Amino acid sequence: CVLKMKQQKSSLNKLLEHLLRGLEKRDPHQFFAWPVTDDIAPGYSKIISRPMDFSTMRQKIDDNEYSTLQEFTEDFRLMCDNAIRYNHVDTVYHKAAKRLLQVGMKHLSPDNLMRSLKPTS
Ligand SMILES: COc1ccc(OC)c(-c2cc(C(C)=O)n3cccnc23)c1
Repeated sequence: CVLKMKQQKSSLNKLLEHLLRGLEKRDPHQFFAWPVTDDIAPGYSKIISRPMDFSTMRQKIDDNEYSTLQEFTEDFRLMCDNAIRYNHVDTVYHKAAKRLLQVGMKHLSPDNLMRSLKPTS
């Protein structure tokens, strides 16, 4: 029923909020905190057709737009891939995106997920 659906969504949202906070900690310079603008990245909107950043992911959690962890993970990967594609390999942004993607996919992997859900004994 709808109420059950709402409850299930809210427990998914709690999990996604927790995961998002963990991922944001790995972006100390906040390069991924906000949408990239054409002012700071010339031609960005012409090159990157599907922009993504942590603030947009947080908004999507609040608007109940994620039905599964998979959809959340896809947005995280999209955000990193955008930076890997737009920025040349020798830039801080390309390097930060590669590192963030590596660390992030480890965090979001099933066995790590179970570890973060289980209370530490
Ligand atoms: C130097 O300080 C900031 C502050 C915020 C940024 O994006 C939200 C960025 C930034 C973030 C990015 C990305 C993620 O591609 N970027 C690309 C080119 C130039 N600047 C950026 C840099």
